[in-house]
Amino acid sequence: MSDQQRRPRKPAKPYRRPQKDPVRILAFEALRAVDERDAYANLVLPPLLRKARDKGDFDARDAALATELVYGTLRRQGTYDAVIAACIDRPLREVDPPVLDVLSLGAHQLLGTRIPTHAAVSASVELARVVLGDGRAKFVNAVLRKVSAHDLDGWLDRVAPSWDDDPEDHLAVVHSHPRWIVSALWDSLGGPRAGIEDLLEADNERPEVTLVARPGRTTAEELLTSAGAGAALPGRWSPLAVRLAEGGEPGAVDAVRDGLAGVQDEGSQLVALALAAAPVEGPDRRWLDGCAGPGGKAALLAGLAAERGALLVASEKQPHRAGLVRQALQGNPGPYQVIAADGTRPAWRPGTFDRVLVDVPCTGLGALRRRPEARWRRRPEDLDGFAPLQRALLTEALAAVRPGGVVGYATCSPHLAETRAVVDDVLRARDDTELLDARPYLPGVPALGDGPDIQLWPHLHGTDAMYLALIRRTA
Ligand SMILES: C[S@@+](CC[C@H](N)C(=O)[O-])C[C@H]1O[C@@H](n2cnc3c(N)ncnc32)[C@H](O)[C@@H]1O
Repeated sequence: MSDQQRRPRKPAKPYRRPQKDPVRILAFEALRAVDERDAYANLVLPPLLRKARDKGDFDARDAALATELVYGTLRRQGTYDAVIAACIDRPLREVDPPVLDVLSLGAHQLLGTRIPTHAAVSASVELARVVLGDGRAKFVNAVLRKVSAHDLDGWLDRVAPSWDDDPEDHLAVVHSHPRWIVSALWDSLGGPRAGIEDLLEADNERPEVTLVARPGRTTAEELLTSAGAGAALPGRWSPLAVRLAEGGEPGAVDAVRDGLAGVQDEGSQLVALALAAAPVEGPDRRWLDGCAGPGGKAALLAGLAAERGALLVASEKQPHRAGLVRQALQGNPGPYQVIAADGTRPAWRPGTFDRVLVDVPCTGLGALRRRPEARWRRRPEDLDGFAPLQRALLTEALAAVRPGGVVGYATCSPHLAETRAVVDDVLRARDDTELLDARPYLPGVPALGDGPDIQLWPHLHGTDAMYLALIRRTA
């Protein structure tokens, strides 16, 4: 008998059931839904959180942590992919997506939160045991131990291309944006390194929740009172805005529940306010919102129109979204109509309106703060899909307004191909329009550039990156 045969066997470790952590399991389920079903995190999370709360083992702190884990992991996916790729010996695309989700969640806890290292690794391994099985949990353990060897800055020094070699690649990895988006945002923003870095970082922050006091239904002062002492602040730029304090729930504000106020980014409020403030020559009785769904700007415009005795027609191509517009406008103090119509085949006679807003479908690159997964889904080719529609909608808006009236062309994207290029192309082909300087109609708002159009920015204004051009029909 050899020594080895005689040596007593090490007793096998007794099997221990994996610990089920409802927060991490929920975060994993949300990430799987985003990946597998192309779901939107902001739509998938609320029902999962509600279900968990209804089961009774989930409190507000758990919900906040689950939300942070999902949003943070999705936003920082580009950085975490680069880190994880440096910790494994095969291409990232060969890692099964559910395994990658557990690794990314672990990387976020290690590099993007204050969760202590041992807790982040062990919680991720336990999650892996529950959702992937013991075999793959060992792989997760090995990879996350490597990830835990450095903090975020240490990893960025190792995995991000140097600024001198390739500034855009550097920014893409450090600030977790696809390179083509870095490039497009920088083209539009212009300026030196500090500006684009601030913008990309602002895209990675959670935006404040902003409410709008709908004119004729309530005021910002009443809304502040309705939100409760200490729970809200006045807006920065819009006289109708109220900002909820961290963690504030719009559904808990009576005025929102009763439809007197709505949730609306200040950038969107400024667009509607500027269009309403631009002078028209002659009567000011008929207003059109040609791309109205789901109705945020239409509800604000309808209230402003009512103050002047004007009528708003809110038109939206998708019937179900026209239904949302109807809900948003219900209770408006003045007259309005909601119709389901294609803005490129107008349901109205040319020259019918005094003011027209076309807030056209776009890539949404100005709202990356709100849609954490959007930056990874969008493709440069999407721009080609929107381009003809954006031009057609602006062309029809200019046909819908009478000479002397004003059109507002708006996008929730700062991409030049969706903003200036569209306006320039459409206006170049005609001699009956003039671009108005939009800046005076956003009083008190700084850093609006050289005009005549305006571009808002998350890092400069705390708003989505809304674009607005105001165009007058001269003949
Ligand atoms: C950026 S959203 C408008 C957001 C809206 N102004 C708000 O503040 O709530 C663009 C809208 O245009 C609609 N749309 C797309 N194609 C259209 C068309 N041909 N005619 C009219 N609306 C269209 C989309 O369904 C979408 O609801």
